[in-house]
Amino acid sequence: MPRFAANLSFLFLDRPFLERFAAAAACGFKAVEFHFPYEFPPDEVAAAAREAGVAVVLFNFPAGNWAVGERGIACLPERIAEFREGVARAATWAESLNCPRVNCLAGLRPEGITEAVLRDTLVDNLRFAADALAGAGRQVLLEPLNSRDTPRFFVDRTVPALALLDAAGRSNLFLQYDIYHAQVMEGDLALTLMRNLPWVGHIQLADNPGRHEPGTGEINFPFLFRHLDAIGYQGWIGCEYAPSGRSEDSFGWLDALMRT
Ligand SMILES: O=C(O)[C@@H](O)C(=O)CO
Ligand SMILES: [Mg+2]
Repeated sequence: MPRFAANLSFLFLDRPFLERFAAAAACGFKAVEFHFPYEFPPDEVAAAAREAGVAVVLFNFPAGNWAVGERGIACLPERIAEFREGVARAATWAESLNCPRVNCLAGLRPEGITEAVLRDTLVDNLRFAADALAGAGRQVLLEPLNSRDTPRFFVDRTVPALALLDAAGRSNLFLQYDIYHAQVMEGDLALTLMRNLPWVGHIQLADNPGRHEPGTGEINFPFLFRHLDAIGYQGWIGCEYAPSGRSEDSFGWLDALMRT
């Protein structure tokens, strides 16, 4: 049976961020993940998780100005210093939260910079981040995002992401496999997961179309969960979906899974 974490950047949005930890615990979650904790002091975020009795299993490195459409800066040569300052910030929060992994978002492909420069910048930044977090035993993840929802995103498929991770050459670098993005871009979910399991550091889920909870779209999640057990996936699965109604009412798929 996979282990599921509530994504607090998608779920329980009807309450302030620091109250979402308790909301997730009240729905039975033992772990949470989120995009960016940086607007809150690390000790306040840690206290919210501790008081709710949930582990923090993932968050993202700072990813530029999200409000204006930036989706990561790791491939941008003119933002290397900013990315690396962000790695240090993330390391501080990861220490306070005892979080074992941090996700890197590559960024949007700008005009006028060659693929080779973007690629080399990202590989160097991945290597830097991995080295920065290795001492604490933490993983750095690279997540492909689908380029239908995020046009020009630099890493939108599994195979190129794995090539970048391999080029960076660090044992604490892993793939963040988001089932929703993978379904949009390439499908073939079960075989891709089986063939690349050693690279998979974290999984996230949402159904397609709509990015809602399992059971609202085309993906056969009961089969996928059995498949993940069969191939020996031991990590977490982040519930990173926009609930079709209230968050609390969106876990019927999980209740059904627990009854099998
Ligand atoms: O899939 C996503 O959108 C998230 O995992 C993320 O971190 C970027 O928004
Ligand atoms: Mg994701």
